Order: sequence, then structure tokens, then C-alpha cells
Amino acid sequence: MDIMFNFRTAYLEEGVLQTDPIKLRHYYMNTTRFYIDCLCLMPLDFLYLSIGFKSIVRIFRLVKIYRFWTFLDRTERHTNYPNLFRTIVMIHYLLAIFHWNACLIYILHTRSELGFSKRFSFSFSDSGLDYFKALYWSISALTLAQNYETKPVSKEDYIFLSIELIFALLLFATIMGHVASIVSNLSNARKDFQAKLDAVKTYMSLRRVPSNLEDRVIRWFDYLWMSHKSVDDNQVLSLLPYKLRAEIAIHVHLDTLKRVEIFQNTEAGFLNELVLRLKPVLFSPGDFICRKGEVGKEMYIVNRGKLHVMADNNKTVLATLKAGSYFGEISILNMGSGNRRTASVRSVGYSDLFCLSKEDLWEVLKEYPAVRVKLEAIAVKRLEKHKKPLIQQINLKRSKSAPGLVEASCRLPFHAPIRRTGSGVRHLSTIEEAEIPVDTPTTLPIYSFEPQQNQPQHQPLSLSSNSLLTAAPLASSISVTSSLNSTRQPTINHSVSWSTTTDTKSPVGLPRVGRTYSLIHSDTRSRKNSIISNEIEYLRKRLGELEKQDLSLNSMYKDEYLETKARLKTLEEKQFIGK
Ligand SMILES: Nc1ncnc2c1ncn2[C@@H]1O[C@@H]2COP(=O)(O)O[C@H]2[C@H]1O
Repeated sequence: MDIMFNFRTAYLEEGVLQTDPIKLRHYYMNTTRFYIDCLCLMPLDFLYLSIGFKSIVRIFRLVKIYRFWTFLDRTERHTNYPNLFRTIVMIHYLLAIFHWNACLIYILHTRSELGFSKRFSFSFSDSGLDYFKALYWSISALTLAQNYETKPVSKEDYIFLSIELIFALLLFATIMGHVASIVSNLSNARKDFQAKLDAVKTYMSLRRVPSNLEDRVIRWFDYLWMSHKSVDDNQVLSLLPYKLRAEIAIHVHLDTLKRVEIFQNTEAGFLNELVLRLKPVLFSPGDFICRKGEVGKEMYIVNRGKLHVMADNNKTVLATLKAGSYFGEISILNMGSGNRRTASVRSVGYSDLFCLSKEDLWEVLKEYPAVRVKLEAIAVKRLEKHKKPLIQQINLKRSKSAPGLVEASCRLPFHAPIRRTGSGVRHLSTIEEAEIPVDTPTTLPIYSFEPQQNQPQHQPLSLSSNSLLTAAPLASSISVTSSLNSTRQPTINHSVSWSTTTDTKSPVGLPRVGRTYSLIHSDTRSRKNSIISNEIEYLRKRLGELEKQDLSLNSMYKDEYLETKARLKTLEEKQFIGK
């Protein structure tokens, strides 16, 4: 039977599963297994006819034990209960050893010619009882149990019992080792967790952390353990290839991710790209996940728990976020007050979040611009809540053609956003007039900002257009003005332009100047060229200044230097092509 199965058992050839019956037959017949199986099938039983029943004749059947070991090996790899399986295998081996030892004892003590003292009255009439007597003697010898019956008498007894004792000792040590490893495997997770907690406790007591904070840390650990969050997913999955890890992560987090608006109806690849970049984080009750005005470096997706988006007074709740919500995207998309948080978010109870870094999000959004539009559309809605009066004035209409698109229908006054500086809140710029360009769908709109030097600083902006304006450029243009840094940036008196979609990652070449601008629709080629020339002029000037800085001293300058350089290159190329 087994040989027949072997003839039809598929095998892997250079990683490809072979199922062709002829190939399978050839393959099996060329292996050692085939010869071992044939040896086992030798019809030695016919010898019974001449020599009578002798069980030793069946010894060749034992060679098939390799199949049993293969079975154990495979089952151990496949089972979900490896410890239980190992325990069963160990008991199985033990029973087999006791049995063989009992058989040996029976043989030795029923053959008087072997010189063993007759301590058992094996009565061949009741072979069942004889077997159990031998088994009992075997077990007591191998488990080192005191048994007066086993006291040696003859020389042969002494030799045999000494060997038995040595074997019993080895067996005992092996069993103990196995049991210890099974037990320690069972409590490994607990021990690891306890070790980490102990380390943190020791640290806190060494550093004299206040007891209320210490309490919070311990309660956080408690929740971590109770919610089975103590397993480090990344460490566990680190051995797997990227694709498999992504599949597991998607499966594990599917319920949460399905509820997240930006993940609904998106390409499967987007989820794949993102899911392995999500890092689980846990916050305690009352923790601020982010505070208004901070620089945003990551966004969060709520896996479990409840969070409040707080108003400026830190008392009024602007919105409640639950599983499937996300937050923190506005600052990393530079949509609100530049890269600053527009609101504080506080955890109500324990919150189980996924954290996504700015770099990772930008990297993924580069490939999936539709998701960016979705994100920005929702962000605009959220911003509306903060700046209701402002948005009411803008009176944006949602586009019917695409989600995330907003339509500007008339001349609208627009107050420039404000930003916090070291010395407090200040208005950075005010946009005076904006016209939104009508561009062909395939080409990118170019917005130009022209300084209005003679106008007062905090003058409202009016925005007029009968064309479509995507939420992204609008929001981005807001960030252009709001991310200005008056302490670092010189005032410039020329036009600057920013192509919103050519550079999605970072608004390179953003006009970081704090003055009044008008947003002008450039529909003629020469106008565009002059805008580009102006920006090039500004960027060159700024680059020169930045080169004078000690870039290694200040990463902020360094970033800006690199951004400016890249933007300048793009524009120079654009200008060159234009010519
Ligand atoms: N009204 C709101 N409703 C829901 N979420 C908001 C609201 N206002 C702000 N947020 C979120 O709170 C986050 C605070 O940090 P960000 O400004 O980066 O991004 C913000 C939004 O994601």
C-alpha cells in the first residue's frame, strides 16, 4: 500500500511541484527509499513453514520506521499545538521503551541458560500476566523506583541491572529536559513580558519617577498583557518574505482597515504598500497623542478605543474618533498651519492605534494620487470645522465630477492662515486675489503668487474662479502661506509659482516668504515663463544664502537646501524645454 502511495507522491523539482505519474515513478524508483521499502517487503514469513514461528524473521519490517519519523517531523511542523504534540510523542516513545525493556526482561528470565536468577514465576499458561509482570519490572527499573524484586543475585543480574540503571538515568534526564522545554515554551511569552516590565520598573525606581506616573506605566503594561498586545508582530514575522508578511498583516488588521475611509474602494496594492508600514502603538487614558501647534511627523489609524479631538481650550470636544477613524493627516500633508498640528487629540480610555510616519505616507501617496485627493478632501472638511467663518466666506462647492474636488464659483474673500512662532501667534501672509487656472486635464495647473507690496499685511484674500480647483492645490496653497518662517526667510519682492502636483512629496520651492500675494491665472506662455524665471531667480538667491549656512549644523536648513535645489533643477529644466 505504502509503496503504491509512494509511486503517486508528488515531489519538488527546482521548486516546482511535479505530478506527472511517469516522472513520479522514475523519481521514487531512483531513491534509497524504494530499496528500503522493498527490503521490508521481502517474504521472509515463508520461512515459518520450515523453521516454525520466529518473530525475529519479521525484523526487516522495522526498517520502515523512517516513515514514522517523517510523519512525526511533518506533523510537528504543521500542527498548531506543537507542545501538545511533543508531549504525546514523548509518552509514545516512553511506552515503546518500557515495552521493549519488558520483552527483554521476559526473554532473559525465561531462558535459564542465560544465567539470570529466577525471580519471576513466569507461568507460560497466562502469558498476559507474564507480560504485565515483566512490564511492571521494566517500568520500576527504568524509572529508578525502589523495587526489592529487582535486587540482583547472580553475576548476570548485576551486569544487566547496572546497564539498566545507566539507561534509566539517561532516560530520566532526557524526559526531564523535554518536559522542562515544553513548560518553558508555554510560558516564554509571559517570561519575556515580565522581564521587560521588571526592567522598566527598575529604571523608574532608579530615576525616581513619581509614583503616579509609575502607576500609569504599570497599568499600561497591564492593559498590554490583558489585550494580548505583548507580542511583537514585527519580530515574529521578520523571517517571512515581504509579500507573505503583508498578507498576514492585512488579514490580521483587515477588520480595522476595512472601516478606514481612505482604504475603501482603493487599489489592493495601496493596502499592501501601507499595511507593513503601520506600527501598533498603545496610549493610556488621558494621553495626548498630539498637541495643537506641534510639528506633525505621523498620522494615526484607530484600531481600538475612543479619542477626542479637542478645541483650543482643551475642553471642548470637536470630534470623537473611534475604531476605523484616522487623524494627524492634516499636518503631514501640510494642509492646515503648515506642518503644525491643527488640533490636540486625546485618548479617552486605552487606545490601540496604528502609526504611519510622514515619510512612509508620502512614499505611498506618490504612487496613489487618488488616495491623496481623498485624504485631502476629508482634511478640508475637518479644517472647515476649525475655520468655519473662513470657509463660509470661501463658499466652496463640492465637485460632482470627482471626490475631493471642490469648485470655486465666485470671487471669494480668503483670510490667510495664522501660525505660531516662538513669540506667539502671528499672521504670516494674506493672499489678496486668486484666480484659478483652467488647465487641460493632462497638464498640471500652475499657481502663481505675486507679492502686493503696497497692501497692508493682514488684508483678506479674494479668490475668484469659474474653473475647477482641486482640494489638494487649494489646501496646498494654504500651506504655502502658512509654512512661512519669518525668522529664517528673507522678504522677496518678486513673483513665485508652485506647480502643485509635480512634486507631491514636499512642496519644494514653496514661496517661503511672509508677504501679501495675489494668485494669478497665467494662461499665456510668456506669462508662465516670466513666473518661472522669477521663481528661478528667487530660488537661486535662496540657494546661495543656504550654501553659506553651515548645513551640517542645522538639519532644517539642510532639508530646505535640498528641497530648494531640487525645485530649482525642475524649474530650470521646465524653462529649458519651454524655450
Ligand atoms: N473636526 C475634526 N474632526 C475630526 N478630526 C479632526 C478634526 N479636526 C482635526 N482633526 C484631526 O486632528 C488632527 C490633529 O493633527 P493634524 O492637524 O495633523 O490632523 C488633525 C486631524 O486629523
